[in-house]
Amino acid sequence: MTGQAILSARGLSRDFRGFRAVDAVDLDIAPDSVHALVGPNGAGKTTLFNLLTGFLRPTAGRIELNGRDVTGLPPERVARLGVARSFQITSLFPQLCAREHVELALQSPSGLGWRFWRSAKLMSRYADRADELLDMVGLAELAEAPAEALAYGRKRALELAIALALDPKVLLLDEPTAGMGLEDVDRTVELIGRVRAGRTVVMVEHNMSVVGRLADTVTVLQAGRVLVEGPYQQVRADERVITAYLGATDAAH
Ligand SMILES: Nc1ncnc2c1ncn2[C@@H]1O[C@H](COP(=O)(O)OP(=O)(O)OP(=O)(O)O)[C@@H](O)[C@H]1O
Repeated sequence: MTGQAILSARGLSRDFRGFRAVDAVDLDIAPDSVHALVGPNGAGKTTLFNLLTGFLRPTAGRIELNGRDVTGLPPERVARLGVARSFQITSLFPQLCAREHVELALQSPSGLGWRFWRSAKLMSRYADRADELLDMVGLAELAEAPAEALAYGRKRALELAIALALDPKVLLLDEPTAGMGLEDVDRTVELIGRVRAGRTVVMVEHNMSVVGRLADTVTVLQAGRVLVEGPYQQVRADERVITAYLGATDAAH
């Protein structure tokens, strides 16, 4: 199985002062799939995400990217190998416009850690690609808008454009629709449906409708362990999942 996976984990664990937040997780992410990580609050989803992207070092276990051991590599190395995660809004610069954010991401070899400001001439090299990416995420009209003027959903779209600037093979999205109204949720689902072409998407997502519409495979975590894994329809009908997470009402539909 590991041979077929683009990203895989074996026995992955992470302790926080004796508390095991991620507990011997085995995971295989199939290439070109959308793979959702779900589970109740505190299940270990974010910790697992941080482990897979190098933001946290595992206490035990192994992570492979395309069969290569990447366990313990720092985030910028993992990013350079083709694994990018969407940035959180807090990392946007309020006064820089949308295009400048994407230009900065394009000129940074890892996409992480903003480098010093390059000359305007050099940056303009990236303007065309930046505009393409902004167009892809529906921000073409807002390229000149300062980040602080963007509505919440548009900020999240900008984060996605920044992550896409790396042209990652594996794109990790942390709750891409969190805090969004219905219209933005629909827009984001449509957007993820488009950007998944030619790449693998791993997402932590609480909204089961979003998971159902996008995910090929769903892994349910509970108390740091994999509870169930499979296609959405199968997972949502699983008694263990209903008990742990979905709730009887949702399962009845
Ligand atoms: N830096 C940390 N120090 C101590 N405990 C932590 C740390 N990070 C996470 N934890 C604990 O590990 C467990 C898993 O947390 P994690 O954030 O990974 O869960 P989650 O599934 O992402 O939850 P949520 O859906 O609420 O975001 C929780 O009990 C949390 O309190």
